[in-house]
Amino acid sequence: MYRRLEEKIHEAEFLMNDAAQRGQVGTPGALAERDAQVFRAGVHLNRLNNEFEDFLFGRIDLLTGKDGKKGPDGAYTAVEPAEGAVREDDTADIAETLHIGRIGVLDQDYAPLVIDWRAPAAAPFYRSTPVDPGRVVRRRVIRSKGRKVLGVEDDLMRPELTAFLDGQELPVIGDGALMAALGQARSHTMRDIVASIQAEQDLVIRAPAASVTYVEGGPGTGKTAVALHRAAYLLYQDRRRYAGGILIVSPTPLLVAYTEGVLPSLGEEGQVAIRAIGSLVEGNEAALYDAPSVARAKGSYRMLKVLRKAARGALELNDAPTRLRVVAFGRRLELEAQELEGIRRAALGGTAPVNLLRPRARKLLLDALWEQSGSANRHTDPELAAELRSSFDEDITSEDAFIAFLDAWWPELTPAAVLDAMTDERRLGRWARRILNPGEVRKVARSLKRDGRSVHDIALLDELQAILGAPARPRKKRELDPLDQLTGLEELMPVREESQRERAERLAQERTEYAHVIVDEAQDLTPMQWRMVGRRGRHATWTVVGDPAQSSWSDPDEAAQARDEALGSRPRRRFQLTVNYRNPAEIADLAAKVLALAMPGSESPKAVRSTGVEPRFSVVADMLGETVRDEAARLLERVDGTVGVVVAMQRRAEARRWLAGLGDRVVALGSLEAKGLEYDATVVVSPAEIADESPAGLRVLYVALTRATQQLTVVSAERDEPDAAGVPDLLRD
Ligand SMILES: Nc1ncnc2c1ncn2[C@@H]1O[C@H](COP(=O)(O)OP(=O)(O)OP(=O)(O)O)[C@@H](O)[C@H]1O
Repeated sequence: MYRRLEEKIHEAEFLMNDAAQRGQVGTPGALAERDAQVFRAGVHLNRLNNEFEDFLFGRIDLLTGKDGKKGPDGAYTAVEPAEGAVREDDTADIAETLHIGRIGVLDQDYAPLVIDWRAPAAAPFYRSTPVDPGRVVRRRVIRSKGRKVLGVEDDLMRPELTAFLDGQELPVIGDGALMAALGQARSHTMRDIVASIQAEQDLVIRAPAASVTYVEGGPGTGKTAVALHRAAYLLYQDRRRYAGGILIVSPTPLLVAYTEGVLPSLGEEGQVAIRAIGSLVEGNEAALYDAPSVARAKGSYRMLKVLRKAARGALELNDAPTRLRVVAFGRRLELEAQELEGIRRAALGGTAPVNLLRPRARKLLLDALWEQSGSANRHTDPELAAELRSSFDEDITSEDAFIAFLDAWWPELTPAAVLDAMTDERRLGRWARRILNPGEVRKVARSLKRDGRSVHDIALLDELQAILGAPARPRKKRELDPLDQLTGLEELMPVREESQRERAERLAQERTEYAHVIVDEAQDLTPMQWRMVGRRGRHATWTVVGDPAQSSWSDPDEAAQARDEALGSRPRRRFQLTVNYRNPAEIADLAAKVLALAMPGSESPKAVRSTGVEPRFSVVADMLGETVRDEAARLLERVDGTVGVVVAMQRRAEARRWLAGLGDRVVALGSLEAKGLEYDATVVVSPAEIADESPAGLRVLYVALTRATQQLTVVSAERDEPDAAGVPDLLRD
């Protein structure tokens, strides 16, 4: 396979060189062709080079299939073995061996050498289980680095069989791939799971892209991993439709950074936009978190009404003029405050976007002036009357005073300007009367006054954009260069090749709607955020993954309603993931106690492994910071990978100071920032403080307790009321 890959790389390099030479023949046609060729070859080369590491990871040995037919990828299509494939004495011959890799490779005769993991022929690699083995006898996972095989892990799907390959008995090596993968140390970036996707996960990844695929599962069940692999699968299935058209919405920039590398490792570079919920509006990257009570107000549906009022109210700011004076047909005409107010009200009736109502307001102003001028009755002939009217309008609208008045009286509003207007508490109070209570008004106004936007502000900006509408812009005139008119001279200008990343960014910027939207940690979206995400997928198919038990949003019913509105009446296909691949049983059992308090009656996912290491409980002796630092240092010695220290949001900055100098394997996180992330070991600081911080605090604590793959330490302060063994009240039986 590596020999074949080298040939492919040479081919791609040859194409690049050839194209570069062709470029020296300067006809525009040859140049355009060169650009296209360089682009294609570049993508190909980049991809092959990327894939070289750990390229081939799987192998299945199969019995003869039932129908003996081969599919388009050269593999037998039947899932079930043929009659007689297994002999009476439980022996059988292997009829076919398939190798599975990150992308497909064909040999010189176009026969499959390696099958793409997403191809139908690869499905048995993931779907086969000892309960329902199909044709698979042995599934092998190969771990390699470069060209060196590091290890091989076999799973026998038909352990009762003695199978022969070319007359030799099939050997079995290792304890299975899954356990090997789960035991590995974690780094600050997520790894793909292609080599060990489990059957229930595979069903989701390969679900048809129709309408809405809805996935629920507890912490560590692989929801994020499945969402990412599904994006790669959809691209493989229908590249034309999905290339550049998939959006993954992630709760935090930290989770974006953590997951970003997975798609390239699956052979998909630059085709999927992964965005944090606070970065969905172009030009904004929200870094602030609002206090829970502010977030609750800003995220709720109630805000929609406030914004609608604010968008209309903001027209009257900045000393809007209260009188209009013009001269028409040699007469002075004047509209007073009260009349102007009436005209504004009439223009604003209905729900059309405010910026688009300006022409209507202008028309109403002219009507009023016309009426005042008394010219309406001058002619009985309708044609003459119309002519008179149009010259009257022209007279006025070309007058500087009128133009200046209109700009001040009906300014073009931007979302940011309206949010700024909302920083005035009295004004906001007017717009939010009987919608927000006075306490909320004060806090929201104050929070908007800070420098920088919060995550929740972004959904408000997006909503305002919809309420205001894009103002009609005069089209930018292209500067006319007479030389341009000749044959595409611009093609002769040196063009810098666009990198994959630049291409992805450009596509993302140009796009406001997507063909497929994947929402990760969907339980956390507020109603206002659902509206924002919904606008990006009005004609899309969807994959929604989440876990209600981990929701940090305080009003789940309201959010569910918003979600249903965003997804519309599209039918749902529901899936449930049931196995926890992250936490060992010892940690999962402890977290289950909080789950019972947070959502009585809901079930924890089953942990697949146990480490024998019980969670450790530590009580603050003197200084909280010192204890936490000591515990983090202790864990750093015990694990090879990362350590996460999870604290209440208000302690974030402080916690970073506590850990200064311990190195970059350890990080401090606020409870909300821990969403979706994982570490070899975690220190959870003061469960009571995390739980008390917001109305959804117990669910946030549940998230915090389920981040570790190996070890967990819980640090209790006084308010945790630890018992003699240091176990805090919230975590006792
Ligand atoms: N089939 C698998 N093979 C190997 N590792 C897996 C598999 N499925 C999940 N994992 C690993 O388990 C961990 C948890 O997966 P992931 O983060 O996708 O879970 P999640 O359901 O999104 O969790 P949470 O709800 O807590 O955010 C990851 O390290 C992931 O790589």
